[in-house]
Amino acid sequence: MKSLFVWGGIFLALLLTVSMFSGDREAPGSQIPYSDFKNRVAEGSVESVVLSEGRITGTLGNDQTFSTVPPPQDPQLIEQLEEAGVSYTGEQAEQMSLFWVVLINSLPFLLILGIAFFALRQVQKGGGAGGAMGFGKSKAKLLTEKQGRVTFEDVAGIDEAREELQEIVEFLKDPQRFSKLGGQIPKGALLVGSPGTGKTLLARAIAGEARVPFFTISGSDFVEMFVGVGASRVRDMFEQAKKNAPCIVFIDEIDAVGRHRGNGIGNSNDEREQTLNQLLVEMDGFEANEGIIIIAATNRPDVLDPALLRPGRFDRQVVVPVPDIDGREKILAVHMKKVPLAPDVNPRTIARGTPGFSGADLANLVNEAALLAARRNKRLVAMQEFEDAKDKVMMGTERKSMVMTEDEKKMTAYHEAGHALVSLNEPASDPIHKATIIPRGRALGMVMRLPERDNYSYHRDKMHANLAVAMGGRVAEEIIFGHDKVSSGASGDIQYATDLAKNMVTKWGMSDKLGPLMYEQSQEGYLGMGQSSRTMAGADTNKLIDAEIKDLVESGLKRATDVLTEQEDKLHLLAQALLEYETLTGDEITQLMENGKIDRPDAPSGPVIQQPTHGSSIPKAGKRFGGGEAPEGA
Ligand SMILES: Nc1ncnc2c1ncn2[C@@H]1O[C@H](COP(=O)(O)OP(=O)(O)OP(=O)(O)O)[C@@H](O)[C@H]1O
Ligand SMILES: [Zn+2]
Repeated sequence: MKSLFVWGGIFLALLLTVSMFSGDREAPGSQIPYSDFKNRVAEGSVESVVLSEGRITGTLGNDQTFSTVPPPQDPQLIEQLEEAGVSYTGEQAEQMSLFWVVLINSLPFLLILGIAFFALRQVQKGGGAGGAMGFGKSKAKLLTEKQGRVTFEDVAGIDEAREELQEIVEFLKDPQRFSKLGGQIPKGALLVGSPGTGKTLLARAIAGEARVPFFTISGSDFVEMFVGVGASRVRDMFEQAKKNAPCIVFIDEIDAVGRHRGNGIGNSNDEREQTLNQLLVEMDGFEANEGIIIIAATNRPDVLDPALLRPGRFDRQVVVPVPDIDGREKILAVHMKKVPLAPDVNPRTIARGTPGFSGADLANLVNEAALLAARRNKRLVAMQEFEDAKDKVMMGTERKSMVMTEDEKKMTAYHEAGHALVSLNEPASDPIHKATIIPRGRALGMVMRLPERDNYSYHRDKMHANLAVAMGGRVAEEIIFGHDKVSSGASGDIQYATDLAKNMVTKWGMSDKLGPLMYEQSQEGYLGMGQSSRTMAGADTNKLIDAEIKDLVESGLKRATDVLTEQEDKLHLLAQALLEYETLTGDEITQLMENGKIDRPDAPSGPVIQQPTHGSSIPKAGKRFGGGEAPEGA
């Protein structure tokens, strides 16, 4: 149970952090309306196009790309393109020959025939264990050292889990000796953790350390439509394991077979229950000193049948956590060994900027960075590549080619500047890592704040700061462009602020009027999944809760408004710098606020930014990580 709390806490922290990361400003695709396209052709801003079935893509004079959907017929198009001097290439669908038409139309039929034939053969071979490739044969894959030996060296940042499993390694190295000494030998261990945290890796490392064979199978491999097949696969798997003992059998996603029995509807469960029963029987059936260790992995221990967790089965549970900042640094180090690094690469900084990343995410990050370096014809992977790869992994690919109008860009710049400036003025806020108006994923821009360390709980002052920062974007839009011009781009900010305020009132006891009571209960809330619903609140209380939530968000709005009206000159300064540079680091923002300009070696001239007329002091301590983005375009 304790682990549930830990996971819940971690999840919550991630939620808070990650939700601030994700930009809210929604972007129009690079898709433009057909009429717009025609206008651009007429005004000569289109350079070249490719015409294909139902779609036209092309580039504009400034290298931006776009696509548009033409109407079924536009007889004037070619003429117009020629007139405007637009180069065009076409892909005309060829007339299909009759042979292909017939073949394609009969494909489904042939497919069904094939499947029926295959199934028949399998049934003839008998569903039980035995016959080569029979349905009942376990699909377990055997990995030996030929596939590469994994050791504890390859597993970083999860030392506690490693230590807990060390004993299993000792046992596998010499089962007899171990049992003579009277050691309590586990039969199975359950690794519990989110996807990508290294559960498979850890299990393989145990096998690698002990130099024993490693069988791997996924829980879903046992699940078949035909009753009895799963059970016979389980039998077969244990037979194989016994022949190869000492060895490790790794069952990934055990929840696919191990779900609580008898809470489903429909008979599709019969098969699963049989499979699970067989697994239980087999686990009871071998002696602990036979040298077989079953390691299973899941991220939903709460749904497992309690029978699986009883002594003599998976009685040992090992939590494999999402790595913290130090863990991330070590995992990065493991994977960075495989690529040539430039001297400027600082794993600590990367670790700081990747809260919530799993081991798999980090491995992916290093890989992406190496790919980027290769694409840029560099011999070494530098910090720049890691930064770009991080942004890519975190937020989807940068879309520089997206067509954003000047107005949208300006709106975005002020929106982001609003978030950033409020963040600077809230002492409890994390430091700004960077602010950008380059669109990525679905966000038009964003302000990222970096916690100095991983946060697993937040204080009230930080929550109030976050509410104000979230409102900063919308407030800035309103101050600069007026009440009627504010955009829908703040919807992500509003959602974030509302959720935060709601949790403060209904879960975290942070409303003085409502007191420290739990008004909201999560159902099946493991890892924060599942819904929550209000409990124990009568109609009056409900009204009060809603009013408190509104008050909290509005107090954030007021704090943001106060800061931004008072420091409007700084808002202009920051927004102009964003328009000029598109991305500013936290240091550059501080510099800008203090000196009114930015020193950038690669900038041709200093930015054309006027000195602020008066300077209000910006607290240097606590800043942080911020929210959102700007207005929705198009
Ligand atoms: N602690 C770690 N140290 C080093 N590398 C790691 C770590 N965790 C994950 N990785 C990297 O991520 C990859 C995927 O991890 P792995 O498959 O073990 O995760 P998992 O927890 O089994 O995920 P899933 O639940 O999705 O199966 C590994 O092959 C490894 O490259
Ligand atoms: Zn925003």
